[in-house]
Amino acid sequence: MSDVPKIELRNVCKAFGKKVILDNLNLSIMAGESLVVIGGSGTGKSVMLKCILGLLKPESGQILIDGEDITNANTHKREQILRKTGMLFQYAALFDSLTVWENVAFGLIQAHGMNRKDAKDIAIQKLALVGLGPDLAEKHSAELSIGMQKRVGLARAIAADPEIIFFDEPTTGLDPIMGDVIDNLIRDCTQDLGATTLTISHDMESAQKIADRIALLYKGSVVWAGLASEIHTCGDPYVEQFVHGDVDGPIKLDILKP
Ligand SMILES: Nc1ncnc2c1ncn2[C@@H]1O[C@H](COP(=O)(O)OP(=O)(O)OP(=O)(O)O)[C@@H](O)[C@H]1O
Repeated sequence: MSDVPKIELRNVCKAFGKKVILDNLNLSIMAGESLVVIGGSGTGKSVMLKCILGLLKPESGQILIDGEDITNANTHKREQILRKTGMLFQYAALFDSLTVWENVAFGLIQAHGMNRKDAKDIAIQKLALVGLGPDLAEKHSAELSIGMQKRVGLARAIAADPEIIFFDEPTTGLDPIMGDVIDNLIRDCTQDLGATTLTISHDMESAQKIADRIALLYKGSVVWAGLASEIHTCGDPYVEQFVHGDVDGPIKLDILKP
């Protein structure tokens, strides 16, 4: 197995004006690994993901995919990289005007240039993997429950058999049972593909189900990273505070006292 990380962030810094959001962030994810980045609101999780996706540009540091520095990649290079990736957005982000299968097949047709018939066949296979039958394929996404929309979003994320999948808060807005169903689907689908996954989440239970490793982000840096199985025994004060949701501890909330 290659020892080059699939995704690597080296000393990534990102600020908006004087406000530093990512502060020398270092993170590595090996091929086939599932890493979940947890952390409180405003700690920079989404900004980190946007930097990796090329939607934001870091002031300094490097972002590497398969050992290749993509920090300053041009549009053509970025499109090439994005073709290797899939993404499940926080609220599934389906197109209301398209049918379920067209949503799943969107990237296959638009980014991979596949014809509609082949793309539809693949979309129906991927829908089956997330437990949705072909009868649903012709419905519009607005007709589906939130849990079903998440499944469709997952089918879309895996449609092109990506090497890397990003999950943004995959269980937010779901009840605990549907959250569990989605966590299991994420684990099974990504393991079957052998994909490398990066998930951002607040949800500790979900993180433990889908992660091989967990990294805790605080003020734009990783303050702890380790195996998901170690999270309750590591004794790290940041982790303990986050896991137990304590107000007291090294993590300070940025709220003004009345
Ligand atoms: N485009 C932007 N311009 C200015 N500030 C921004 C911008 N995007 C994010 N921020 C700020 O960066 C900080 C980190 O935001 P980010 O969305 O990464 O947090 P997060 O960890 O994902 O939080 P949450 O879990 O609540 O989504 C916040 O203070 C946010 O206001």
